[in-house]
Amino acid sequence: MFELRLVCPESAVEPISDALQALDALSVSAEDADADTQAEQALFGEPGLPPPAPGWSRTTVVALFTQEGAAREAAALLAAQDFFAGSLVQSVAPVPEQDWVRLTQSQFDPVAITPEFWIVPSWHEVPAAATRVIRLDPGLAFGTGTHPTTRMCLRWLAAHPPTGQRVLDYGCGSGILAIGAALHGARVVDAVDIDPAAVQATQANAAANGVSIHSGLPDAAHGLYDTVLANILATPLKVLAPLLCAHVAAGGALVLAGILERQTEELQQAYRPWLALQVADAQDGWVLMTATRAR
Ligand SMILES: C[S@@+](CC[C@H](N)C(=O)[O-])C[C@H]1O[C@@H](n2cnc3c(N)ncnc32)[C@H](O)[C@@H]1O
Repeated sequence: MFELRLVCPESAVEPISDALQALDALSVSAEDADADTQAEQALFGEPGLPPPAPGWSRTTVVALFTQEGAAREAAALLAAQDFFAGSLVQSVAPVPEQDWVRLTQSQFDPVAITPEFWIVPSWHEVPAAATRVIRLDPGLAFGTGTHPTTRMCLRWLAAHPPTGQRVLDYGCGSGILAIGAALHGARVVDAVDIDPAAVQATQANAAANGVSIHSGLPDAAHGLYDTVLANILATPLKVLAPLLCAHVAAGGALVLAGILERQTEELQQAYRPWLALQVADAQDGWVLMTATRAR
């Protein structure tokens, strides 16, 4: 594993991060370069990098690559871009495998959804209070339970256990919601995603949790479901409105996440021809919206 480290003005973080992802970085993270005195001292006087002007904060961007050549190529390509002006590549260096594993693991602690319902990475002991546990390790697919949108969906499932139900997880990522539904007694769980890697991750994670889930590409969703969960983003959720609503059985529930507070009304409007969405939960600027189909 190789780490490309650069420092840039805050305004360049987004285009640089987007470019690094397009250049196949495994991960991209950003931190305030001037929050750390050592970093400040190390950078001071470095050629090519002006000292920060008042009110102009610098950011350290760190990208991980599997190959050194890819990291160096990304550095060279970035340096040729207009948006890279005022930025500086600091280093391309190997990351010791041990440290990388520890670093990744240290970022994923057990997450409590309710006092009894937890998400616990495989390298952690299960907390004594946990009686219902999803074992999940960070992988390529989204959904480790650390994001508020995922947590709100799981909280909703714990409060409305789908015992004996047919459940659809639309946009399953790691399969975390599908597994949560199965652990809360769902009879049938279908989990679909446009990303084949997510479909595979869901299969593997379901097996690791000892639950049965049918995962596939979106056309694997068929018929009516008592609960339809979709944690995607507002724009695809609006496009998917007729399709998702068509899958909700009489008396069934639609549960949507990935919606920012300010997008509440546009979602209500998009779903109004079929179902009346209401805000059911909110966390860190995100909302959970739900609707029930009349019997
Ligand atoms: C934010 S992740 C949610 C993952 C997981 N369900 C959770 O709650 O943590 C959204 C997932 O939806 C998938 N997705 C995005 N657009 C989609 C679409 N039009 N149809 C199906 N899946 C989609 C993405 O590939 C991604 O895995």
